[in-house]
Amino acid sequence: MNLREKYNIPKNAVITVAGTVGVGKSTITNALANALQFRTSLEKVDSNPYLDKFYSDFSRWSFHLQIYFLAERFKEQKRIFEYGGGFIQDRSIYEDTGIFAKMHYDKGTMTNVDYETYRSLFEAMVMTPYFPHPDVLIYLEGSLEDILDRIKLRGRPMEQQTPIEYWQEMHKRYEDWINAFTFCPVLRININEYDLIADESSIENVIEKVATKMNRKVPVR
Ligand SMILES: Nc1ncnc2c1ncn2[C@@H]1O[C@H](COP(=O)(O)OP(=O)(O)O)[C@@H](O)[C@H]1O
Ligand SMILES: Nc1ncnc2c1ncn2[C@H]1C[C@H](O)[C@@H](COP(=O)(O)O)O1
Repeated sequence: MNLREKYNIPKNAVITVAGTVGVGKSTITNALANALQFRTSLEKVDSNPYLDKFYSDFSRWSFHLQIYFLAERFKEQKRIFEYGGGFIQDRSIYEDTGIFAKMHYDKGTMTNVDYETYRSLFEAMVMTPYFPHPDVLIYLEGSLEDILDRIKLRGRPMEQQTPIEYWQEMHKRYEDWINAFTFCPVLRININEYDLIADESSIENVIEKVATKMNRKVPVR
């Protein structure tokens, strides 16, 4: 019996992983997909034509980047729908607007007109009754220090040259954002509660929490 069957997770479930840059979304997405035999929907960083440019000049590229991410995530959403679920998704579409676009607008690196255009597109595409929300959103949280260490460890050049204040601001905004989030059930997990690098089997504990959040019957251990 695999872990999906053991914990009674439906074959068509969609589980989304949210959290700030470097917190460990991709790592847990791959581990969950592997353990549950689900497909992944990963953020593609290397093929993103705007990301590098954006980090060198936020004001010039923030609108282009948001439109690009919106299109990419919407295409992924369609792919998930076409397969009939059974996916772990690395980052939610809600973070694009709730964290990134808003932060750049508030900080003056996205103009008012661009922000309004982006938001109206986002709302027309996403905020409709036809847009399926995930069954559970796993929110990864950790201290700013631990997250900065992970960004450093991963070593993407564009993120290394970004001032710490950017990550600090994002960290704070994530906390406020998740406290107000209501689109689907949220499972909050602190990154100190599991360590997939030292112990791959710690994913079972995460799956048990997901099952409980989804009101599935969990086996007595
Ligand atoms: N549980 C963990 N313990 C230690 N390091 C981790 C853990 N999960 C992820 N990392 C490391 O942290 C860095 C960022 O992880 P990643 O999954 O790419 O984050 P994200 O997708 O949220 O940006 C990577 O170097 C990764 O190997
Ligand atoms: N919507 C976004 N706006 C700006 N930057 C974004 C957005 N979504 C992701 N990013 C950036 C942040 C990171 O540098 C990379 C990948 O994100 P990660 O959290 O490491 O998976 O893209």
